[in-house]
Amino acid sequence: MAPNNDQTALWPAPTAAGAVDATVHVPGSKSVTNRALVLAALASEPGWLRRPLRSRDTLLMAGALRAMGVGIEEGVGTEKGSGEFWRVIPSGLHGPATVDVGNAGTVMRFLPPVAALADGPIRFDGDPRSYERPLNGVIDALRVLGARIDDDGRGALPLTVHGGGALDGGPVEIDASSSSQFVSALLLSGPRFNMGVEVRHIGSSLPSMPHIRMTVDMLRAVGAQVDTPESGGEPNVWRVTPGALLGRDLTVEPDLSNAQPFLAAALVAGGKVVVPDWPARTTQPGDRLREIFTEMGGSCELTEYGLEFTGSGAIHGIDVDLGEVGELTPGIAAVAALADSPSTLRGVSHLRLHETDRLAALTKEINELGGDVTETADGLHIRPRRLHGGIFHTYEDHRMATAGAIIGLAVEGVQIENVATTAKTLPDFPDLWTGMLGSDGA
Ligand SMILES: O=C(O)C1=C[C@@H](OP(=O)(O)O)[C@@H](O)[C@H](O)C1
Ligand SMILES: C=C(OP(=O)(O)O)C(=O)O
Repeated sequence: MAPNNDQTALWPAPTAAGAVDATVHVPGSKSVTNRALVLAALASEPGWLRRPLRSRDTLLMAGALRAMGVGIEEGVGTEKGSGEFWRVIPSGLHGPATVDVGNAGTVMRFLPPVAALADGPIRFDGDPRSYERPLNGVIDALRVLGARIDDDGRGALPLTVHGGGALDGGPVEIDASSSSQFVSALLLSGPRFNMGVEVRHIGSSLPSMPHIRMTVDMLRAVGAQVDTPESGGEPNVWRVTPGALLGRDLTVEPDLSNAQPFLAAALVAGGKVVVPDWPARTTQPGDRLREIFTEMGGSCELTEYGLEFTGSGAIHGIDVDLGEVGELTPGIAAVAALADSPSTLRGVSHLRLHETDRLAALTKEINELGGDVTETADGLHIRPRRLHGGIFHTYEDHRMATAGAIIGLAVEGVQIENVATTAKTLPDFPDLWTGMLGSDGA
């Protein structure tokens, strides 16, 4: 599936005419949807996903699983508010097949272990950027666990996994300091390996721990037995016992990281944004926004209906380690550029290997609007300055586009290049954004 065609189109980011007052229904979580698809495909009985995210990353995941023989039927619930559902019908996994990963970290990392269980070769390819994103942790580990993989020796895409119908599994050491998705990938397919899997992270730091917790929670919810450091096991070791997985009926939570720009709008413009169905308990990293955006000047109330977030228009700088919640960095940087004091964002050197080098991209784009951002070894220093309009380039990175839109609320004349790149995880972004601001958007 090709990304959008016109990558140079400019979208005039609407400014906020006054305080916002909106309820924004945020579509489902990318991370939950793509884990749920993989687990349902590996189950021993059909399962349901309700309110799945329909975006480039999740459609690529569904397409890849279908190419390997999994049935995924789409429908719309008849009850009011029930929304879309996908019914996943597992089957034997078949090759030969070709998988387009686009630039989806979850697809490029979660599916090679699944492909190792198929009965033939599965070829993986993707966008040019996918060739640069690290995959060595998954490739090397799968080889140790018994898989045959042809790649060009760089530890990256493109590659072919020669599925042998089953995989030995067992213990493996990996360095997952460049992406937590290496750990999640091996755990998700682990119950289907003959000996299960024991993953030991031997690298320096491990980013995005909430996403690993999400993997563990979702595995347990479909009947897998998982031992973790938090459940009394060794530090940095996760163990999954072999066994059949159940087909479940799962309703996908709203994507809290994609709620970020809307909450940020209340911080920047003042006013109130309500996000219905914000879960009371969740492993999503976006839940940390309640604390981070409160420290930056807002206040929030979590009710049974959802999250009500209120801003006064005053924004304060923040000094924060975002290592656990790296995907929130672009949106926090955008808000920080509009604050009344400097910010230091730390613990996110691995963002240089995300959709784009996010530390370089944020520095360049905010500075080109008159800002004062410097890159550090593991993050950003942001000293707010009066910004002016200009083109905000997005590097085919959905979170760069939403970061630019946040700045555009307060700065006249910001034009977002290729806002359609938000389709990676939030295809409705421009409409949701102008809807939040009122029908004419300004
Ligand atoms: O497992 C997941 O769903 C994700 C894990 C994180 O990846 P990294 O650990 O590579 O940052 C996160 O940034 C990404 O958006 C989604
Ligand atoms: C890093 C991200 O995505 P991916 O799943 O492609 O790694 C992200 O969505 O911020």
